[in-house]
Amino acid sequence: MDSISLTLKKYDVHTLESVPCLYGMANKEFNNQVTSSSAVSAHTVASVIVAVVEGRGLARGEVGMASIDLKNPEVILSQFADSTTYAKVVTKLKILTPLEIIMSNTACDAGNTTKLFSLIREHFKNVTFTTVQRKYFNETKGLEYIEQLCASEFSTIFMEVQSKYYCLAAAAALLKYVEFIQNSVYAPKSLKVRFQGSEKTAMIDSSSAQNLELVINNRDSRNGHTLFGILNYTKTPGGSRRLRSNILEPLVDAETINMRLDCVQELLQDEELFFGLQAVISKFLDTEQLLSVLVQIPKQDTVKTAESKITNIIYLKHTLELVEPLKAALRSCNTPLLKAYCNSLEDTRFQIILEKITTVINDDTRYTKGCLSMRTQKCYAVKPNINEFLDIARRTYTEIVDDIAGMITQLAEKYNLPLKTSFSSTRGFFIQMNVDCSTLPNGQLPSEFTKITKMKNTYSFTSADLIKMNERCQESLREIYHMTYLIVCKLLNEIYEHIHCLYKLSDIVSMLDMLLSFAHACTLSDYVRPEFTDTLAIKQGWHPILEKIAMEKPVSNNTYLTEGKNFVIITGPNMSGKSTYLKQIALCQIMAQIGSYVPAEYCSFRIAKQIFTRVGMDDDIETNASTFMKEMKEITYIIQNANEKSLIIIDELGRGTSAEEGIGICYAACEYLLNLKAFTLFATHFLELCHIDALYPNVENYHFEVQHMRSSAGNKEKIAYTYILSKGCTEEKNYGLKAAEVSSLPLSVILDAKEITNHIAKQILHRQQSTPEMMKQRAVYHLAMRLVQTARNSRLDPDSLRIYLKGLKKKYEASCPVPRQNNEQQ
Ligand SMILES: Nc1ncnc2c1ncn2[C@@H]1O[C@H](COP(=O)(O)OP(=O)(O)OP(=O)(O)O)[C@@H](O)[C@H]1O
Repeated sequence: MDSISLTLKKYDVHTLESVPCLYGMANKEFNNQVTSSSAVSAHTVASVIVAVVEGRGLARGEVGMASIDLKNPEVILSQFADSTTYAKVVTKLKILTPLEIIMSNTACDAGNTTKLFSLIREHFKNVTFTTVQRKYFNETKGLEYIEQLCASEFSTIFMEVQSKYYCLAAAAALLKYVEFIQNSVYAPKSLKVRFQGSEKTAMIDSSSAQNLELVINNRDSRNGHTLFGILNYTKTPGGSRRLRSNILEPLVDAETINMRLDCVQELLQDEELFFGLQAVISKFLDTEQLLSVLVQIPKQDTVKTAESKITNIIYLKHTLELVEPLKAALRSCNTPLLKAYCNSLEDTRFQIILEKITTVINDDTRYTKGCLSMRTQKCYAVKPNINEFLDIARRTYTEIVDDIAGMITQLAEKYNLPLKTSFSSTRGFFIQMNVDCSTLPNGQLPSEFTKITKMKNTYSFTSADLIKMNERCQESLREIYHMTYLIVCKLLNEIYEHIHCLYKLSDIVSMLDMLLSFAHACTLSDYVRPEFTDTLAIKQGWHPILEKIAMEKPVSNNTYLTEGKNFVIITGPNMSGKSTYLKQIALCQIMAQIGSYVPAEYCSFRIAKQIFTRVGMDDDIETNASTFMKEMKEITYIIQNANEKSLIIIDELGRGTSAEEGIGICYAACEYLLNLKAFTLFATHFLELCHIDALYPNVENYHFEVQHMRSSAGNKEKIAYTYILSKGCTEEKNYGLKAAEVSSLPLSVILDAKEITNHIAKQILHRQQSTPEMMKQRAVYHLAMRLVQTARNSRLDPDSLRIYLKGLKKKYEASCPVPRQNNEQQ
């Protein structure tokens, strides 16, 4: 691949040592019966390579993507038309968390970069970027590649992608590149290829995913205070990867979600099924990773690749031996999905492969803890009498190992020291002694011992003879691995044609792992099964992450949005719980749409096709955007993309600019969104917005209640937060100052602030009352408000009331664009 501008780095999936995340992870999982945190880290190590290409000329904006996970032999293709902000590309890439992105060199020709190229670079600063010549983005080659490599059971993909030139072009560049850097080729008909349209999943843009802390906590990337963290009780890396991708792209098909929920319900009701399944699932290794190595044929044979293939065959045997126990655990289940999984496991290919393996591999060969015992397993994996030279080499190896043990025993007797034989993958065999050196003659070890290291009271060392014996041991091991490898390769050739049933198995295992994880989360907190209707109704819902952080159940609240009341304005003092409540609703919606139970007493959701949020007000230093510009970008994105199937969460829009302009922006944004049938929750400090309910019958006002208490000294008033949501707009005034009082702001600054606030308020009041124009405007406004009240009381027909009020509003706006001082208007 001559013209690839290479920074050649090899993501070695053939070797065990160089990529600890690949096999090391799996080993650890297996050995330690896997903790959820280890499963988390399984996906945090990036291993996805993505090729991106954009159409040219009239097709600009049409983007094709192809990705492959080095730990999972699945090629995902997608093609879509994107907006000028390329929000879809960025979101998709953020979900994939790539290790490397490949683009055409024409995207950055002679310093002229395309907008897509610049944007991707800007968003993915820590990701390796590689440009390849445009000719490698060749759709014909892409189709050829897919025809050649796609496993027959996924061949319906041809129908889907035949005319999707950009994703095919991206696939061509991707597969050529991956084979090149991996120094291997994919076995024919070995890959799973999938087209991922956006219609089957809900869209959550990357900044919403961040705002909601779905998989990354904004403050601390290590802790589990994310939605992923609270739901992740998975036992396998595949399960944890599946959970993560589901959270970022929830389902939109109620039938599929309900099928998952049926499973969770059955797991919760049948303890035996739950524990039985969990016990089997936790024994699985990273099946996708296993497949990934199995389908790659190294271009060069090295000791490492040989060793890796032997390990793989042991893993494969182990995995297939778990199929029967898994079937047995599922046999008694009743829900359609679990039954379907059980039937899928009836696939005869599992047995065929296992039988073929056991003709060559010893029955008692299995993965064991510790590198020496695993080395022994690999050494004796192949049955005796298959290759007599192998048998001889193994005898030699055993003799050397025995000699080493004997030599160390002799040394122990000679020096009268408690010497032990130890082994590590880096040192080979070495000697260890657990004794304080000061008790030795002269306080020193005998001069025969070299390379001495000390850890607490444990000495590790070797000797010249031991080094030589280690070399002999290595030599015979190399021979053994080489001969075993040849036998294993022959075996693999025989089983390749059946290997695709492993795709099915890895799918089943990861799905069961995720469903078990949901059930596990339910047992720790009182979640409830969601329903799917046209209404968003949550009875006594609470924030699932806050529950985990606070270690006690947060105050719960109700939520109710329907087509006729689809816009909720939430007000309340600082710290009263607005942001928490908004995020809680979005999190509950996502939990429901991935098939999880939800933290509430009862809940019903309208399936959301997109979830948008505008939360927080941090400057984005990376992209050099000010608070205000960031707000504007986010709200523009929502306005451009929201529709009647969206859930929109907006928290404190317009805080990045002056109050008047902020109110103006909020008002205009609300009016725009009010014309959509989306479910919108809008938290604000601009109390002027509360009056919008007079003009739009679909608006409902809610506020967070606070209580006022006198301090023990009796001279200071304190706010007590109830976190209880009630109907109507907040009555609280100057709560910013009250919040400042409880902060550590110096008293003198607070007193100054109070004085200045009073002064400004008086000035505004004076100005408003003094000019005739202002007095007129105020009179019109008061009249409007009174009319609204009268109309409401007399139960006028809502439509004619609305038309009448709109006219009135226009009149009012013409004379006074924005009501200035809320307190006055009230
Ligand atoms: N329902 C609840 N139950 C218990 N504690 C809560 C609840 N809601 C919020 N809190 C606590 O109150 C704190 C402040 O809440 P939150 O940030 O949601 O307030 P806010 O009204 O959005 O404030 P601001 O207007 O200043 O942004 C949270 O960090 C949380 O610890």
